[in-house]
Amino acid sequence: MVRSTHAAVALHGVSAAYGPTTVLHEVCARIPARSVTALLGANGSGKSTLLGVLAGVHSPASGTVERFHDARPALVVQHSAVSDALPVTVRDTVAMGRWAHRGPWRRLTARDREVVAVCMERLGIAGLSARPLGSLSGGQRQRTLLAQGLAQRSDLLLLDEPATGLDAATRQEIPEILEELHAQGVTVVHATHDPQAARRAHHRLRLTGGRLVGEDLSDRPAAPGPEALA
Ligand SMILES: Nc1ncnc2c1ncn2[C@@H]1O[C@H](COP(=O)(O)OP(=O)(O)OP(=O)(O)O)[C@@H](O)[C@H]1O
Repeated sequence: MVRSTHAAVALHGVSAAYGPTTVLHEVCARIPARSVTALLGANGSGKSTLLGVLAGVHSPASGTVERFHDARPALVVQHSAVSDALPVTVRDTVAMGRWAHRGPWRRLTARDREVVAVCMERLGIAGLSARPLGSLSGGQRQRTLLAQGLAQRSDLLLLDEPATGLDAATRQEIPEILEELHAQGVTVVHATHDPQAARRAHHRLRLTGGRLVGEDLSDRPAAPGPEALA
């Protein structure tokens, strides 16, 4: 793999806050285009907030975000961030991923339905498509949100701890999915506590207390097998 020298997003001295409390402090970083970036750091270090800034849903208190990607970013939040009470099925939830293309509540085209079906199949939830989201287990819900993210077909996919709550077999599939997206030219940023997932990324950003304290950009291991992760 040849790493990209282009940025998909560049952060210039970005700080972010909740009310009066600043939780990200003057972060300067480039997210390399068409690469996989892992966001690392302890609980509360600012990973989700940084993903929100990259997604454009959390406005910086100061600093600037320079964008070079084409589509609206796709943000996949943690399943615990989604209410049980939403009266939507799995298929509806994945179909929301098409709203960026179609607008909310508009009829899905045949192409939209095809993308939704492919994404549900990819995440192994086609059999759950008519189930209410609130009736699913945490792992099933996480898979549904991942399918929704994939359905957006964005060139910038932001994932907040995508493996949380997944069983071992499904967790194994996450790197494969990221690999496929990378091969398709998608820029991926994922927050993770998993050292293996971090090693498999091309680029790592480490946060401590809302500050960027480490960064490394390296070529991906040649093989995806366990020997490449040792
Ligand atoms: N909605 C909110 N209102 C106020 N403070 C918040 C809010 N969300 C997060 N915070 C605070 O912002 C800081 C950064 O939180 P953030 O969720 O970005 O960290 P994180 O690295 O993603 O954590 P985790 O690994 O637990 O998901 C923490 O101190 C957290 O308590």
